[in-house]
Amino acid sequence: MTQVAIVYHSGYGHTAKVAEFVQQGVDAVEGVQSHLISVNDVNDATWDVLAKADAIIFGSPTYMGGASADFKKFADASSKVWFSQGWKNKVAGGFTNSLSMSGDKLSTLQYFVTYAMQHGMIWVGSATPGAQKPGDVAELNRVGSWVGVMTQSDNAPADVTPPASDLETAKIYGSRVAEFAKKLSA
Ligand SMILES: Cc1cc2nc3c(=O)[nH]c(=O)nc-3n(C[C@H](O)[C@H](O)[C@H](O)COP(=O)(O)O)c2cc1C
Repeated sequence: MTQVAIVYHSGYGHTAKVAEFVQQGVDAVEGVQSHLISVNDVNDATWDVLAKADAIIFGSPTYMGGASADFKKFADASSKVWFSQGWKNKVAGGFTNSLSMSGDKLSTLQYFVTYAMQHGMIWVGSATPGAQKPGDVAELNRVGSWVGVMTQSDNAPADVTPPASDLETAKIYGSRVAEFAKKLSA
């Protein structure tokens, strides 16, 4: 069975919610097993899950124009894996959530791409068409991101934001990454 891990950080629950929808998308692909891992729960067992994964999807809120310190701590810890190129040729993807529509989320996704390339991974972007009326909260990919998934949450609890359209965009992306992982691991 193809294995897809989603490893994320979330300080206040919004990115965690997006991660859950990415997982739903992964789970929608037959023959694929998902693993949802918070960077705050990483231990020997989760490093082992990551070692065996066919794909790893990275998620972080955008804090101060980049990935959060907690995510970066995880990334730096993965340098042990880098020494043996343990993630080489795994499929990679990423998502980020923040308060502003832009909020410099692209910096976070571009960091994920660089991070994945350092590990010799194969990056999969989002293929969801951009919103035709970006002001319409119901449209998929309303933030307009193709490098990976960008979602936007208001300054409100995670049970009401980000909106359903962003969560669906994340779910579609989870399926897309899982499909690639499945093809490559066949
Ligand atoms: C330390 C910190 C820095 C932030 N920096 C940004 C930023 O650069 N751009 C932005 O749009 N929002 C920024 N925000 C808002 C968060 O991205 C937003 O609250 C997001 O929902 C947090 O996700 P989380 O609930 O998964 O932690 C920042 C929030 C914090 C706490």
